Amino acid sequence: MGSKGQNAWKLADHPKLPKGKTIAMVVLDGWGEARPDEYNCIHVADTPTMDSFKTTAPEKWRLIKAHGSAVGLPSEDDMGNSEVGHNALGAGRIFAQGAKLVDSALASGKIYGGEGFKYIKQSFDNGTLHLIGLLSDGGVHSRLDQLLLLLKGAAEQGAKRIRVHFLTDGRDVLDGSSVGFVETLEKDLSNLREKGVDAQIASGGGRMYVTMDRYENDWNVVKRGWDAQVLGEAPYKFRSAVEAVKKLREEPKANDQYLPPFVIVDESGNPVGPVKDGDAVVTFNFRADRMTMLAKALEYADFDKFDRVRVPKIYYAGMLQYDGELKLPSHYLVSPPEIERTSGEYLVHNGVRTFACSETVKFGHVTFFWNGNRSGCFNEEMEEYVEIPSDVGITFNVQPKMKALEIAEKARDAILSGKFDQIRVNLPNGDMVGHTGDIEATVVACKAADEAVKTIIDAIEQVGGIYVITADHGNAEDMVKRDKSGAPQLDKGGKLQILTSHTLKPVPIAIGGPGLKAGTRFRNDVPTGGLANVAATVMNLHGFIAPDDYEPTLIEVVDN
Ligand SMILES: O=C(O)[C@H](O)COP(=O)(O)O
Ligand SMILES: [Mn+2]
Ligand SMILES: [Mn+2]
Repeated sequence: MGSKGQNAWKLADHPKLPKGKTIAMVVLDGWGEARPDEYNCIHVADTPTMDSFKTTAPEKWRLIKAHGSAVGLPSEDDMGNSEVGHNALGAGRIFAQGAKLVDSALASGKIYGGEGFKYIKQSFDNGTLHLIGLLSDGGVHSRLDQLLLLLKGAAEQGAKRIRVHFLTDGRDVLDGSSVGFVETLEKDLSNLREKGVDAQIASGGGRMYVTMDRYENDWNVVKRGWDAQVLGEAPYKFRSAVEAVKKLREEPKANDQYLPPFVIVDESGNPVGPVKDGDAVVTFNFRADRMTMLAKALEYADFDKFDRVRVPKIYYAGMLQYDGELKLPSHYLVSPPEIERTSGEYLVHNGVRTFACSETVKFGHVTFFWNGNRSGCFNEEMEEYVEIPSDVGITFNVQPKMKALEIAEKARDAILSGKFDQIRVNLPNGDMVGHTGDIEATVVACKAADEAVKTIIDAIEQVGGIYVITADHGNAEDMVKRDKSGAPQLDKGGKLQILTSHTLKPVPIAIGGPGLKAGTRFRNDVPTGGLANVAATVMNLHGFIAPDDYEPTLIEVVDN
């Protein structure tokens, strides 16, 4: 529990809305609203339940913003993502997020005066500085321009030997764009070499196959990265990283997300950058979920998830601290946003019993991100968090229904049990299958998510409850890159450019159910409402008024 006294947590009663209603809070991951054409998988799919919200009760359906400044990102060109989306949904306020905090720490130079940088600097005289992270301008987990500034800054601060271990993207950016990013990085590293810094790329691999697993779905992914980055061992060896990426895209014909791990070797065939005693390591992603596992491997003395073989004594810092509860990692270059007093914490203090569920790949979204990047429950007696194991070792276009049905059934059982006031789930399909770029599979995914929503609202119907259905950002509603006029873009070879990433689109929110008091509807005086307005809305539906500093509620109750 937080350190505030019990009274400070007490929420005022809502003057019109009753307490004690069972509320289903459903987040469809990657479900935005866009033009209805053949590349809009939600439109193409059979989604009668989601469609009915929009068409049958327009005063209980609206769109809300899910990208850019509405979720604390640096610019309106920044698409939304799960971290910032669920942070905003759960916290009810907009916090300057990692991307923005790192931008300002780099711009002001404050990053170099911080505790984290001073810590890694101890390696500069005799050791190597290793930078590990996602190489793209996607702005979801990391940004290339930030890496380049950090490289330059570290050299100015005295780093003499630098090794970069990159993960290729193709998920938050177009597939194939990795080659250009590696070329840009190589140019900057060669500038540093001209200035006398021994700076090189040391290893690489595709983010979904190497290093960037999340929520402990598959430790093999992290192990592959460890072997290449720390031990200097990988199935593929190259003299140049550009060559590595180009060749591996041809044979074994991997895409950017799934490139196999490789190491860069010198003329004698030795890896140029294994991690050794006395070196420093910085994981330069600002986003937590896909760095936490590696952070544990790098930091924990006691570690049994895979055989690390050799555990060098290093100075390790994260770009941010990734987990505030675990204090992981203990050293970091930039302080993370302090997302405190989240709606989940308020609600348990006010007697709301909560059930949260998703499958592994999104489990932390409705728990960890929802609760302000904090592991675990606030109160184990009042909360139950259930994780359904995700399939491992497949791309989700192969199983586009994922665990939607299982999640819906767990939610249904929790609703019918009468043990919970809030049942919160994330349905991953639109997002996880959307990221594969497989349009046909994404259509199947959207249908499965819609069916899951139906199961949940049927249960709400039975108990006289309320549902709130929304999404964290767009993805499945637009699967092609478009030009300014909105027309699909073709690549040089005349092929459609598939969009695997999220979008800038708004997302729907629908409220309803037999427990919704008559006269409850969306206000029309918050036209710019976004994800951060949802927490106050849900607090109202639980019978409370949100704290003053929360973004305003989206609903009002009019007397009939
Ligand atoms: O990590 C990922 O899978 C993508 O980069 C972003 O997707 P998410 O924000 O929906 O998790
Ligand atoms: Mn998401
Ligand atoms: Mn996503």
